[in-house]
Amino acid sequence: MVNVRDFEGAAKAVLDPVYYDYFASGAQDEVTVRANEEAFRRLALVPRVLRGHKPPRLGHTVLGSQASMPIMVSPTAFHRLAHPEGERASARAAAEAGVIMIAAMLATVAVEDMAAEARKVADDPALWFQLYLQPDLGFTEALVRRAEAAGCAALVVTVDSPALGRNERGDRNGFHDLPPGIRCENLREAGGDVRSVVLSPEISWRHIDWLRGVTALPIVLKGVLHPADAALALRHGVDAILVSNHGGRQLDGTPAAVDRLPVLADAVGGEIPLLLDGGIRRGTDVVKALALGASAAAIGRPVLWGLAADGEQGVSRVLGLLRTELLNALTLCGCDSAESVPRDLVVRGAM
Ligand SMILES: Cc1cc2nc3c(=O)[nH]c(=O)nc-3n(C[C@H](O)[C@H](O)[C@H](O)COP(=O)(O)O)c2cc1C
Ligand SMILES: CCCCCCC(=O)C(=O)O
Repeated sequence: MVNVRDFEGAAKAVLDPVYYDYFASGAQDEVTVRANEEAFRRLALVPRVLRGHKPPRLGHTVLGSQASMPIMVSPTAFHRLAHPEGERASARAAAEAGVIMIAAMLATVAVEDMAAEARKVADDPALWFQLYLQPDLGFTEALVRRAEAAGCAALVVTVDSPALGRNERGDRNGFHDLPPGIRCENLREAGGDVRSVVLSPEISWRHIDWLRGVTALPIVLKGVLHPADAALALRHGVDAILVSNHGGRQLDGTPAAVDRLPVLADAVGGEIPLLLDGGIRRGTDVVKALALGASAAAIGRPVLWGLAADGEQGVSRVLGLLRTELLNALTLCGCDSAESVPRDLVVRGAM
């Protein structure tokens, strides 16, 4: 396996087809799933030459979290469907690689256990926590306290989910519940019962203000695509935006995430960092995202493919492959650092 796509093939070969479909699929016609990857192919890189620099530096810091490269792990639910160790293995692999991992609220391993696993392999792992704001604010606050106590360094609030996207592969497969023994451990209550997550259209900016008032952690909004929402995020004291269409799993027909970067970069005017996910499969994709204004790019499915193919080792291999590709791409582009990728490296419509 020499690239991320090979890992998808290996994962498909070993996964229960119902779970493969859950991971791979998107909403309805999956137009946006395809658009995310195709958009990167339509962006071309115009390298500079004779730059005379040392191998590019990949290290970077976002919201106070130090990372060995500007590739993050996006939150994805239900890792134990991919591998018995689930998020324990992914958390170790991410920490070992020195990358920021965003733990999903719907993880099948509790955030405390993910943090403990990460600390087995790194002194100061960079773990963030993803939150679906629940209408039960008491429960939401309790989750925030758990994430804080576990050492999470930022809260990533997913705002593209006022309802669940319509997943037709899931409907055809009759996949509506987790198998026995696998549960969303962050939703377990003191008595042992596990709550159901609520995705509510009533969540609003008022809830972001509320969250700002109950935690000192940086707040990242995940799933912003409209510049007016980016401007509102600034007004509401949000610390960063993760530009994302949820890997095409929520509203089908939204634009490719990377195509929204320029307009969102204009909207925030450098006041807060932009992160990006959706369709990143190559080191060159990361370079394109950085050139268009992202501080870092994040991956969702590639981690699941690595995990399914070979547990912790598989995730490590996926992260390692992307690191090698990123280093190679930056060198070939004539860049000496991942933090200084110029805008004019990317042109549109060349392919
Ligand atoms: C199987 C799966 C589960 C996901 N679960 C969540 C989740 O629980 N919370 C969330 O904010 N995003 C979730 N996402 C979206 C990812 O965080 C991310 O936005 C997306 O996967 C990026 O696209 P990529 O898979 O092409 O890298 C999920 C994505 C997948 C594929
Ligand atoms: C009501 C269950 C919601 C699962 C959503 C997980 C997710 O964000 C995704 O699959 O995408």
